[in-house]
Amino acid sequence: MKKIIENDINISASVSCMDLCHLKKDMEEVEKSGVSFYHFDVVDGKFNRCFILGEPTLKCMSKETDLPIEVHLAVYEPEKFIENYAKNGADYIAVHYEAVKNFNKIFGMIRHYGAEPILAYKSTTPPGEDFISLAKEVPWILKLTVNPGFSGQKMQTTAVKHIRQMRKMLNDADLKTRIQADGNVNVSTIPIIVKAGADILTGGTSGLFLENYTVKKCCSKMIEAAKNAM
Ligand SMILES: O=C(CO)[C@@H](O)[C@H](O)COP(=O)(O)O
Repeated sequence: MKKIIENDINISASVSCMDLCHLKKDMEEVEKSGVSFYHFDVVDGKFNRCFILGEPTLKCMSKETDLPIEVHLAVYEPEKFIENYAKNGADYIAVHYEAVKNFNKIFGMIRHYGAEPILAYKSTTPPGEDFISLAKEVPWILKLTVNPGFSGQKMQTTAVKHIRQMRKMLNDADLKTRIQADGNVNVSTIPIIVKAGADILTGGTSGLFLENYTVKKCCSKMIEAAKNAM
């Protein structure tokens, strides 16, 4: 599996926000921009009322890139999806706190198929009592800051509050687990979420893929805004 190169701040690119008619061309731009990995959204139509990306696209992308790919399974019953996504190129597989009953089993399954597990929380879900024990199992927590599956939403203040709580709980437990913020991440919202404790930032339509700007320019602006807030 491909691993991310860890920096103080890492930027990931949300694939669903790329130009899917010219994906290869957009990938070339992403790969010279400073982005550390791809964020690949999979929704089952029940977790939220949409379907976005699937295995054939992942398979094509993984053959064409040296960057790691995080597959975000915004699905119920993730056990039905893990094997296929891992075999088609997922390096990291994020499963939802709201959808997993047995974390040992699901994290074990992800590792068995050669990927690394990530724990995801919806924007409305606070960290529970098991947060620290689960955070020890993963390199980062994926915290949605909008509802899953749709671009162009406004960041939810509750989600920012949860990031702050998570970072405090991690600090109190002396854990360096990272926190990824996903949804409406841009130069205006970055100071707030970085101060709250996020250090992996997923760029989409509002932050990374902006008309009239290169991905490289947007990525540098995101990193600069984050560093100024640290
Ligand atoms: O698709 C989603 C939301 O689930 C994200 O992966 C993107 O990050 C959205 O980016 P913005 O359009 O909110 O900037």
